[in-house]
Formats: sequence, C-alpha cells, structure tokens
Amino acid sequence: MREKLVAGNWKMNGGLAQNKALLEAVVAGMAGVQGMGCAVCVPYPYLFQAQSSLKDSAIAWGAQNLSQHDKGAFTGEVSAAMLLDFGCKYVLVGHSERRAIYGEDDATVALKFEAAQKAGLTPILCVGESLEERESGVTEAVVARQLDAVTGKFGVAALSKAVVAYEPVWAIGTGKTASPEQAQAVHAFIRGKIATQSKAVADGLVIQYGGSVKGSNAAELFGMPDIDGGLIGGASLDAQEFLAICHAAKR
Ligand SMILES: O=C(CO)COP(=O)(O)O
Repeated sequence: MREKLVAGNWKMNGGLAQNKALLEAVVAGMAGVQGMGCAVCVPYPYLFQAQSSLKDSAIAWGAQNLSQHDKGAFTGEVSAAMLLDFGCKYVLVGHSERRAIYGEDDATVALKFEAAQKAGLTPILCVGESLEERESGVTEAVVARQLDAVTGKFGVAALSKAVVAYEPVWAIGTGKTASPEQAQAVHAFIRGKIATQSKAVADGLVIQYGGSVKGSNAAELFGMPDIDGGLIGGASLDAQEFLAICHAAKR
C-alpha cells in the first residue's frame, strides 16, 4: 500500500525567524502522526536550519532544485552531494517555474533527476500542462513527454525510487485547483502509462497533486484512488493550513 506524502515547497519565501516559528509549529502539529510522510523543500540557505529543527522529528526536508553536475566551475549552482551534506531526503526536479522561468528543458530535467538519484536523494519529478496545452487537448501528450524524458533515458525502474508530482501549471498559485476528478484523470493516466512498462513500479509510485491545495480541499483530492498526497506551495507557509493538509493525508 502506498503511503501518502505531503511536501511543502516554500519557493523563494522565508527568513530565519519566520522559518523557526513555522518549523516549530509543524513539528508540534505532526507529533505522533503516523501513516503518511511529510516533508518541506526549503531555499538552500535554510537547509541547515531545516536540518537542525527537523532532525529529531519524522518530518523530512529537501531542496527545490539541484545542479546536474557533480562539481566544478558552475557559479551559483548546488550539487546533490551538497544537499546530502545537509541531510536532504528529497529534491524537486523540473518544477514548472524552473521549466518556464529558467528554461529547463526535458533533457536537463532528466540529467538533474539522474544526479539526484545517483547521490541517493529521492527526486520529486514535477510534470504538468499549461492552460493553453490543456485547452488544446494535449495534456496527456505533454505529461507523457515529460515522463518519457526520464524513463526513456534511465528505464522505468528509475521511478521506483522517485516521486512524481502532477502540477497543472494553470492551478499553481492561482487559487484555481483542478477538480478531484480532473486531477484523478491525469494521475490515472500517469499510473496507467507506467504500468504498461512495469505494473510493480506503477503500483508503488507515489503521485502527488500540486496546485492551490488548501486545508479545505485536500481531503477531497487525497480521497481519489491515484492521488497520493500533495506538493504544496503557498499553503505550506502557513503552519495551520499545512498541518490541515497533512492531517487530511492520514490513513
Ligand atoms: O507549485 C506548487 C508546489 O510546487 C503549487 O503552488 P501553490 O500551492 O501555491 O499553488
């Protein structure tokens, strides 16, 4: 049985004092909670703070991006090994903001996925269509292309140690959540597609939904058969909202 995973993506938000309060409240609110996974993906400068605050809790932490390279003359970049130095378990790869704003293409995302996995991190591979793509009926083709970029290069087994996050771009930060049925349809498509290559990998794959998840809509989304938790942006900055979402993922 898959365990649901709720991960916060703080994006470029936070500060030492604000993070301290948020992390303490999340640790307190998650004490004793079992049957689901919880993580926060914080900006690089706060990894040490996340590690110090969370190391004695069941909450994991991670980063929002990494370099595809191991080391060297790549000014401003951060390697997988550096993330491991700070105890990261997860790293986001291919978030739509990285794809759209920083021009990360499928090939680069695949290399980042590989760099994460080779180092022992669990990549959270983000996929999802834009509004224009949805309206022109190519949602499945877009998501398939984004998945194929990884499985075509590294084989379907690469997904046995990864998480996939389906984040329709039109639902990110817009307050416009995909309906549970809309999200479920794409999640089922993803799982079905992986199942044609390996049923075991498909059955075990955690597929998160992301895009305007809140305390008030989480339970409905997480109640769908192929939605295994969420990747949470804005609401992960508010302890009470984030905790409500985490609690909605409990078995
Ligand atoms: O991009 C997201 C998580 O990675 C979703 O962001 P919001 O929850 O703010 O819509």
